[in-house]
Amino acid sequence: METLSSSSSLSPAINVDLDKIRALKLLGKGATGTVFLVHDSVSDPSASSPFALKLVDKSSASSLRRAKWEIQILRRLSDDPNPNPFLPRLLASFESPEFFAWAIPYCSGGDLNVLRHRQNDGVFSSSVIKFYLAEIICALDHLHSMGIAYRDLKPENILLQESGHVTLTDFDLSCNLNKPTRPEFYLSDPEPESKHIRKRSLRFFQQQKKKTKSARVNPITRRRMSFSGGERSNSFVGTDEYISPEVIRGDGHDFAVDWWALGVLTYEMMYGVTPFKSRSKKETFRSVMMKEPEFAGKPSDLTDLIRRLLVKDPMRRLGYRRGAAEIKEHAFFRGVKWDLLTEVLRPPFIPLRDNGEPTGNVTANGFGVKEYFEKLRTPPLPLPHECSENNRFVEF
Ligand SMILES: Nc1ncnc2c1ncn2[C@@H]1O[C@H](COP(=O)(O)OP(=O)(O)OP(=O)(O)O)[C@@H](O)[C@H]1O
Repeated sequence: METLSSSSSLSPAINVDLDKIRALKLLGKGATGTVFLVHDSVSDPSASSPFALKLVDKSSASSLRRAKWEIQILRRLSDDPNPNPFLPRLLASFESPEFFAWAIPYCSGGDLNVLRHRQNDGVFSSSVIKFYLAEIICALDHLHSMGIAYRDLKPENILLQESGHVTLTDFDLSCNLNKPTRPEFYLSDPEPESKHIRKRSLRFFQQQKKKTKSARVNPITRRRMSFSGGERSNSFVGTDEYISPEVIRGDGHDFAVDWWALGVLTYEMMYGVTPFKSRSKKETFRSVMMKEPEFAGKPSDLTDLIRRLLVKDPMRRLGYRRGAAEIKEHAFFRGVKWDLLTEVLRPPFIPLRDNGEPTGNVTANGFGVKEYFEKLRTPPLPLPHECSENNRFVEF
């Protein structure tokens, strides 16, 4: 087992030997990765806290490419001198002949999809929606300021930390884009404390101008996988119900795809269903392109926000011209103290304490991660009736 790197921010540094590591439980499985809860205090007495370990099988070329990309993004987030509290950091990354693996902080509260299903009627109240949206907008704003379009916003990818605050996860569909060159994107930021950020952005904009460079687990098939590019990307990525009209049209997309997905997410949090879901993928896409979202009940600031985010033309969509600043100014967010989100607002749901210690919902002695994958590869034992059939056959 080769340790690729181990972040110094974690003390003592995580040192994983995938041949020996034992997991306490399986946290989740996606299209590319399998995520385990690991707290190896038995074999490693210095292990200070549990962490999530994501493993990707190297035998699939596309999974491998996506894993390398995700590690790269996580590393950039970790190296950020001004990290965002709603984005994860890379604790360590490892490679074996079979796997790529990396450790990120454990989010004990599960994801927003599971939490929504636990609510009465399967929906969140307006104040709960406001809380989660505010944190998600800050996370997306931060990614966009780094030139990263997230492109996979959905409730399953919004995890809850032990504190009840959110963490976005799963960056394998994200891509690098040049920051917008339209000047208004960097102007009229009403927050006085962001003035220095605006200055930095303007400087960036001027530099850019000098260069005059032109500018659900069901990720759908890609026309062309592209992780980096210009101001727009042409790759066809995302989850059917969250995909934007411009991605379906294939005529290039930019950061506004994340604001579209934010509209779909908000609708789902409010009504318990996504606005364009139809019987088939084809019909869903047709609805995304043609249908206006339907709103039950009285119009409100919340429905107005959704309506403005779900504008089919990305150039007329809320957030296109001035990014997150434009969305933060919407009436729905009146009174939100954007710079004090982690301190002032009390999260609506605080997960029950789970230290990763072997309690009810974890396996007492853990299980070998390597054995887990070996078992998956082993064909299942024949069922008892199949055995007796075979025995009878032998007797003949
Ligand atoms: N840090 C974490 N803490 C707790 N659970 C996590 C963590 N990271 C991931 N998980 C769980 O593991 C699941 C799969 O992780 P992830 O979405 O990163 O895998 P993936 O293969 O990239 O998924 P996708 O198919 O959406 O691309 C998540 O939905 C979540 O339930």
